[in-house]
Amino acid sequence: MPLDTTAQGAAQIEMSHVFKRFDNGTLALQDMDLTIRQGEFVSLLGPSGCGKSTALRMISGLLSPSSGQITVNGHAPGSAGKSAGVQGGDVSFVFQEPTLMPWATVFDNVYLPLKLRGLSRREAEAQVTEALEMVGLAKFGGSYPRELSGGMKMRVSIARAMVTKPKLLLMDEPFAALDEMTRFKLNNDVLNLWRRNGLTVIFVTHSVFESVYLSSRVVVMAPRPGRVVHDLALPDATTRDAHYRTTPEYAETCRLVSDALEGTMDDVDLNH
Ligand SMILES: Nc1ncnc2c1ncn2[C@@H]1O[C@H](COP(=O)(O)OP(=O)(O)OP(=O)(O)O)[C@@H](O)[C@H]1O
Repeated sequence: MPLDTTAQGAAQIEMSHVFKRFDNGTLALQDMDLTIRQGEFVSLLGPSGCGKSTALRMISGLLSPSSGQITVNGHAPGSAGKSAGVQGGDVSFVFQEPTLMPWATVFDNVYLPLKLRGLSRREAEAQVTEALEMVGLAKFGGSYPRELSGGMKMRVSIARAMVTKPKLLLMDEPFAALDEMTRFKLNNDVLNLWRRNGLTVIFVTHSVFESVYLSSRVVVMAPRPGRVVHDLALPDATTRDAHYRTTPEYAETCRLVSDALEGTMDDVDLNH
């Protein structure tokens, strides 16, 4: 499948000859080149230890490369709004754990990034309400995290990421800890957010099925050292719905991506 980037927007993220070696000597990423254009939904797919999270953390500015260049919207990663923690201005990050403040209501959890930017509760109210509506939690603003299911907590975490209206959403295995039905539901929520808000999404996952369902492009990575081995453009992602999972096209694309992934497993030892 040739990668057709002509229909996409401007380059938003550029990684050029990026290497990351940790202090203990592990070469987590070797010579990674990646260009992501505005509006793409890109999954980073690969076995444990292939450097998916490392790549995402470098794009967010949480980690620096050992060598090579990364730019996000033409600037060094994380250079805008770094004080906002997980919410870096134009860029938001959703982790595997929802990381909510247990003592604060859902409203206050979602308000946090705006509070850190100096907005009063009153000034932030409309934006927080809109973000909660986006994820179907408008009625739960007064609830506490302990009163919510795992899927609802993750939706709060997504609302918190969306409240700053980011242009780029980075998601590190956000649904790995959830049951399959909740995961399917949240996959649809994320697809809808992506379509409606003109976002760019980079989504880290181990799951072939999830990557094919969500993405306009799947970047397959291999470990030791972590590197990109395939870059696959997928059929139109803008019209997918739950029915897509039952189509022959979905099955065929999963098979293609699975074959690409299997090639990376040849020398993986499972004690990793
Ligand atoms: N802070 C660190 N110090 C040393 N080594 C690290 C550190 N973080 C990650 N590594 C190593 O770098 C490699 C890539 O790790 P990374 O977490 O990016 O992989 P991954 O593909 O996201 O894995 P997983 O799917 O298991 O989360 C691994 O070998 C890991 O052990």
